[in-house]
Amino acid sequence: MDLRFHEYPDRAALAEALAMGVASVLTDAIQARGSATLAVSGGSTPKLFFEKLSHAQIEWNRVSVLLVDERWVEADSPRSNARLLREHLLQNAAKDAHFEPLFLPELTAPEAVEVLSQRLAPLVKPLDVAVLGMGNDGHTASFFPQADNLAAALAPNERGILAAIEAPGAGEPRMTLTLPVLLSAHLLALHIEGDDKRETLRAALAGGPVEAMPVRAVLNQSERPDLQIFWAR
Ligand SMILES: O=C1O[C@H](COP(=O)(O)O)[C@@H](O)[C@H](O)[C@H]1O
Repeated sequence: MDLRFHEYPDRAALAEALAMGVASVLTDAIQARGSATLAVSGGSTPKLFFEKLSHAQIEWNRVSVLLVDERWVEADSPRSNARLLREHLLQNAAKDAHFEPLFLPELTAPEAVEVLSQRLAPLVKPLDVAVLGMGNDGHTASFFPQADNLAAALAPNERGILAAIEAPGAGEPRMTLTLPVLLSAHLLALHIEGDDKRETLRAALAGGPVEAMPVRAVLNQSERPDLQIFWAR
């Protein structure tokens, strides 16, 4: 498997390199099509990357920003991935980007799948960039071990854009882009930091059921041997 592993001396160097790579793909997409779509993860890892990317001198008013996944919490909750984006990415030059949230306060996650899918349909397939994260339980996006709806979210021929997810380790209900949408990205990156995440990656690559470590659904794709892994201690 030709996974491309990029190791950096520190997290700032990683953030800079990833931001430059993402900005370059977005610029190419804007030149080719007049617009670009970027899907990014939440959690704690991407803050520095977001801050670097927010200063990139690109035509942000032509960029749609999506979340790879969202926690079903109010937009001002400290658990909200949208809040993380608003505070760390949609600032500086990137404040002109168009953000399409994955949360509707008046609906439950399963109720919102249809309406959010309609909103996202013009923006995905293909994505220009998808930056994934990974938890030490082996989840990526909101593909969690023991998730109720995992099979539908991962189904290779599933035409759905979104899946509502509940899982014991997820904390709250979730909304996630499906695997086929993520695999459509021109640049598909996995951003992980720390020795613990590297160990989790090793365990995932060593083989075993996807249900136990759903990140394997991304790592084991013969379709995407060009997955770029960004790591720093
Ligand atoms: O819950 C989530 O966790 C993962 C990993 O987050 P991190 O805090 O370990 O960086 C993240 O990729 C995902 O988007 C998020 O919803």
